Amino acid sequence: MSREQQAVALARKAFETGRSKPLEYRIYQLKSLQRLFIERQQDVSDAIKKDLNKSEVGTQLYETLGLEGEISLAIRKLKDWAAPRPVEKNLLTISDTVYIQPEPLGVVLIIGAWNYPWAVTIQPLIGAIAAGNAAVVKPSEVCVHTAKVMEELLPLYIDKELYPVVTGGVPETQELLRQRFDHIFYTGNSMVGKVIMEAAAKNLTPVTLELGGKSPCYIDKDCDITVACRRVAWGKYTNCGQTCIAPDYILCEPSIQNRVIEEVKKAIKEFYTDDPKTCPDYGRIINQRHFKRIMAMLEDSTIAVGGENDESDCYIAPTVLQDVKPEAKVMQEEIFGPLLPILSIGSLDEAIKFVNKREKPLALYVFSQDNKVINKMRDETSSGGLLANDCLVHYSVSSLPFGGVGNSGMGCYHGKFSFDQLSHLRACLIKQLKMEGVNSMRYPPHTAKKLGWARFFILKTVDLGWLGRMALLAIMVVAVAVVLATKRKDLHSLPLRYSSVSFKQCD
Ligand SMILES: NC(=O)c1ccc[n+]([C@@H]2O[C@H](COP(=O)([O-])OP(=O)(O)OC[C@H]3O[C@@H](n4cnc5c(N)ncnc54)[C@H](O)[C@@H]3O)[C@@H](O)[C@H]2O)c1
Ligand SMILES: CC(C)=CCC/C(C)=C/CC/C(C)=C/C=O
Repeated sequence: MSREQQAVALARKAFETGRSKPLEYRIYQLKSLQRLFIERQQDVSDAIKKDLNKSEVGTQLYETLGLEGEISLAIRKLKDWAAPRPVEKNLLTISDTVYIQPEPLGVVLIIGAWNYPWAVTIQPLIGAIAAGNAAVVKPSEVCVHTAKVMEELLPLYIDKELYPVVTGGVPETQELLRQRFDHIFYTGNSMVGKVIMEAAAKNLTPVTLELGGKSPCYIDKDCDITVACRRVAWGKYTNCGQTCIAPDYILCEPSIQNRVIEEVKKAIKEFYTDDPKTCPDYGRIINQRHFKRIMAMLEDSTIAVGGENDESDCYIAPTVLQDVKPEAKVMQEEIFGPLLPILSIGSLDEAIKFVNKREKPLALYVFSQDNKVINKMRDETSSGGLLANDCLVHYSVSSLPFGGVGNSGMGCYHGKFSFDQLSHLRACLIKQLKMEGVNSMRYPPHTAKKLGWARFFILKTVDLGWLGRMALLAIMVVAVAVVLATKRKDLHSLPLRYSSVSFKQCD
């Protein structure tokens, strides 16, 4: 048995004991995970510093703070999330108990990416634990130090059989993918996303794919360009551009291009000093392969700001590219580095066309003072998320679903969405063995009259007040009487249980 097979088998066996299901146990595990981020913050930060040159404060701000928030939320809300969810009923089921019961899926495989190695690996794990699953955690091998620390620390805090960590690269991940899971949660690039989905299809395993792509940023000429550019510069150069939702490129009218360049330049200086290379808040490209990939994108574009680089240190300065053509190298794939191309666009309509001609992005940014511009961009495009007048921060709102659409991914998570994504929402209808007369309308022999009653009972969903419900009760009694009369059943034993459910008009 391979190490990967063993981990999956162990997780499955632990899941089958049922111990991941009681809410107390889930909360206990979440609290232990919470402790990891309090007690071992230094180990977490030190490893990320070595992997990505992230500062200690940066690691807390962009990775662990969000995780702490998500854990606290899950602990606070778990009872509500896991409770049966009563649903609206039609007349036919008015006396039944109808609800959704979330239940664990089983064993989840979580495959993390390297750019925010804790955030994108542990956040799905929080959802998996909260939803009562077992989970095999596969951190990205690209963050060598972080993967090691995760492998060491997680078993010290949470149930190591239910939530084993498997480290390794492509062969190890592929071996994992040959195992059977009940859900696969993958974060990474779209090409590998397809590999994951293909492997999952063999067992009809559902997948969540948190992918990337080019997230456009439209800057309207009628907006506060200074503020817009500060926010865009923050969104772009945080983690050296290696953020899934970083604004990939700017679309703006030619008349404001020079101001945009000047304001981004000012923001770079303000955030990272005159020498970003020595600034503790400016990161590094993850490795030389990515360094070369990003540098190659510069070949056919004009540098307006930055461009300095040092391969031995994986350093690329915050860079702005001007008058970039749609055919330029930098526009052919997600940049995932600190290059900010500016493309001239004639109008908002043209910007919308530009966005719509390409794959659906993970995030779409629009900067404008005018709500009409924002609403038009929202209504005439599609993307995982839409953010007006800021960058990245939608990621930190637990009540918003985070995820892509089309090429940028499928499924979503954060907060309750993580819980739901990793639960089966089981449809439950609990009927009594009474009131058999009402069912006559659906039993053969079928007649037009019975169909008429069925239409009424199934389609009539009106929002009734108290009086309406009384009237409805009366109608039901009459209906039952009529149906029973044709089927000569005894009416006296009918206990019409009354439910206070509300109805919506649907016909
Ligand atoms: N939507 C999101 O939340 C989100 C978050 C972070 C990153 N991303 C996207 O991820 C991409 C960057 O990550 P990456 O893909 O370079 O990360 P990566 O290289 O760390 O790969 C991600 C995971 O896939 C595994 N993997 C790689 N190649 C594989 C293969 N051939 N078969 C099976 N498994 C394989 C790796 O072991 C790793 O665990 C960017 O496109 C970025 O936008 C998306
Ligand atoms: C600190 C605030 C307000 C927001 C955090 C924004 C941020 C940089 C999120 C990172 C998101 C993430 C894990 C992206 C994946 O690539």
